[in-house]
Amino acid sequence: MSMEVRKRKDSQLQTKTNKADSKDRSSDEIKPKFGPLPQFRTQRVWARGVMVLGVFAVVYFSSKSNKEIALAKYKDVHEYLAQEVSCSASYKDEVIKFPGCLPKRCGRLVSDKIISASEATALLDMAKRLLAMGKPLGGAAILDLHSGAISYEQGFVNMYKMNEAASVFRDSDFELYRTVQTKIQLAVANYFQVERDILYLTHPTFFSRLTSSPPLTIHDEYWHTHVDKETYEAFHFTSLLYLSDYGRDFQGGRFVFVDADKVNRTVEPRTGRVSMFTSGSENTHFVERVSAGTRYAITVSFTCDQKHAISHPVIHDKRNT
Ligand SMILES: O=C(O)CCC(=O)C(=O)O
Ligand SMILES: [Fe+2]
Repeated sequence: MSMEVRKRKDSQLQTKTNKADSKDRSSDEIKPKFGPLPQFRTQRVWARGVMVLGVFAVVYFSSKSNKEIALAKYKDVHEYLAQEVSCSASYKDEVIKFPGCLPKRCGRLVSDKIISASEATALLDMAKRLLAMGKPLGGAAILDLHSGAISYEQGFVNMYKMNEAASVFRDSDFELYRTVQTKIQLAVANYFQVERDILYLTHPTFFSRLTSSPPLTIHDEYWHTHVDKETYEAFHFTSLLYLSDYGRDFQGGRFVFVDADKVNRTVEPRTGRVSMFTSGSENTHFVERVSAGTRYAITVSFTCDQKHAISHPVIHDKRNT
């Protein structure tokens, strides 16, 4: 090869190598997709500040939400699960107006042994049969055997005035309802140590059926935290009889006591389970929204105020009203 040819080749090789080098260098440089990144000198300080704020936010919000404890789980069968809570001052001020009404204790009692399994099954059958006469728009339907009110479209109608009433009701429904209410009344008198004769059934005492359908009227919003004595003026003692099972027949729908010690204590409904409590602010509570299935229950309420007493419903009276 002549000197001239070698020089040309060398220079060609050099040019190629230079090209390759510049290509490599450009691929090493990271080009930000959206232009140059801002360079804060205080970037680290900012990052730390944001982290500290995040930790504060987590601590703040978790300290605001109550801790949760299961008072009565679905799977456990309780004969007598009691929890005493100090009576609120306003509750005491209210009940002392009625001789013999001040309970020995305030608080709650859950028992799976007051109502028999066959009574609960028969009541559930009755609840399903009678509530089928209603036409609720949202997820909550009620049926009050005392007044005859049943959820119907935007409000309520008197079911005793409905054409199908005579064929739907059975005499045994009223006997069963009375027997069960009397058993609950005795249990309330026993646990709270008040005379049975001064515990009157009061309004509203009703069957309820809850589903996950979206609320359409104010009556559908059963999940708000409340005090029964404030919602229903005449209440002194509240009791609930559950007719279906949490986690099997429905999801959600647990009963929750919101306590002053920042603990939410839950009662999981179970067929035949009775939960009773003093109706003052010592027993502030709510019912969780039902997320699936159907939840049946009966609310049986008592007052010591005779002027708010209601009598046991009797089928023959009701058909004539
Ligand atoms: O159904 C329940 O578990 C409770 C309902 C309730 O809180 C009420 O009727 O005041
Ligand atoms: Fe309530």
